[in-house]
Amino acid sequence: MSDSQKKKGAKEEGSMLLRLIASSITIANRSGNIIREVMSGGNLQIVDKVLFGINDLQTEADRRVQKCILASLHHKFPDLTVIGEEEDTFDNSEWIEEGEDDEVYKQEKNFPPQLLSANQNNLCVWVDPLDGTNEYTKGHLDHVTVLIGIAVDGKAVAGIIHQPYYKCDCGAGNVKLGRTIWGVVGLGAFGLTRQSPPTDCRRIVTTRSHETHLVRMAVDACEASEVIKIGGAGFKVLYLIEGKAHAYIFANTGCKKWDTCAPEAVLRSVGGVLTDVRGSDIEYGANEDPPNNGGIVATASKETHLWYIERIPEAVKVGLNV
Ligand SMILES: Nc1ncnc2c1ncn2[C@@H]1O[C@H](COP(=O)(O)O)[C@@H](OP(=O)(O)O)[C@H]1O
Ligand SMILES: [Mg+2]
Ligand SMILES: [Mg+2]
Ligand SMILES: [Mg+2]
Repeated sequence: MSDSQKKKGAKEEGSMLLRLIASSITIANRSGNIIREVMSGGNLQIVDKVLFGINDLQTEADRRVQKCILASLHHKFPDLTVIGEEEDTFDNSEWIEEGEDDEVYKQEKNFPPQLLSANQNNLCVWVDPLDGTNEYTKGHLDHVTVLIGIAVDGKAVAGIIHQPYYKCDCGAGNVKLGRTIWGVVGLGAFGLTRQSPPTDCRRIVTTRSHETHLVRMAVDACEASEVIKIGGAGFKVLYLIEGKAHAYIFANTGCKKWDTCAPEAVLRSVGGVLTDVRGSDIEYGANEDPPNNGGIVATASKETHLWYIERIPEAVKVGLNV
């Protein structure tokens, strides 16, 4: 047996969660290539999913990336529950990505032991192939992320967030497009640096394309010195972790579990919190319904989260039925 075959065999016998994260990072990177290819091809083939809500668009990039992620995960983990935003199709062998990111295995000894023993019976993966579709169609490309969220026993514990249009400075005037962030609760986050927000202001980040009366009421009650309207749950959570905003407030139905599973896991891995507007945890088990009808309140620090929950008016909480 060759060295590479031995290495592959050892990985296949090892922790399913490690293999899943290592595979998902590589799949998310390939997804970023697909998103850039579709955009540069110039034909997004936009479909309005009018049945599900306002500004609920789907492009050829959403569809292709969903195929890539689901086919790749199904190929390696045939018994795993994977729930994606777009249609489910597994007959997409041309989209299978087989690679794994070795950096994940280097962290094995630091992983919480109870997560290393997770298997297909208690794991569930929530996939948003393209978060911020509305913004993608309007040229706000930096808002776009690919989200692969991993839940164990219904809790968001690991997340991969890929930003296809993030500009990485490679030195000597060279810029590389795209970065991938991953995090595991109890281990930490990789691919970005956590920064504290300024202490002399209160910046709230919220929806750009799904604003309603209840969203405005909730944001107003939090006495923001600045309201930042950007697309996607993934992009907004990165604003929190990188200290560009203090809280993410979304008091509306419309978000789904694939929007928040990866962002919540990455946020919790750095000590943050993401809940509904009542402060209740969002459940990500395989039998949960996709919609999150209770809205979102998220902060990068546990200490400030309750302050925002207490400020959301009761009328908003009742309006959302939580
Ligand atoms: N009313 C609504 N109808 C449909 N989708 C909604 C919605 N409100 C929020 N979402 C979805 O939640 C995600 C974050 O929304 P927002 O950018 O408004 O904060 C987006 O994910 P997608 O772009 O993956 O569909 C968006 O479509
Ligand atoms: Mg969508
Ligand atoms: Mg989304
Ligand atoms: Mg999406």
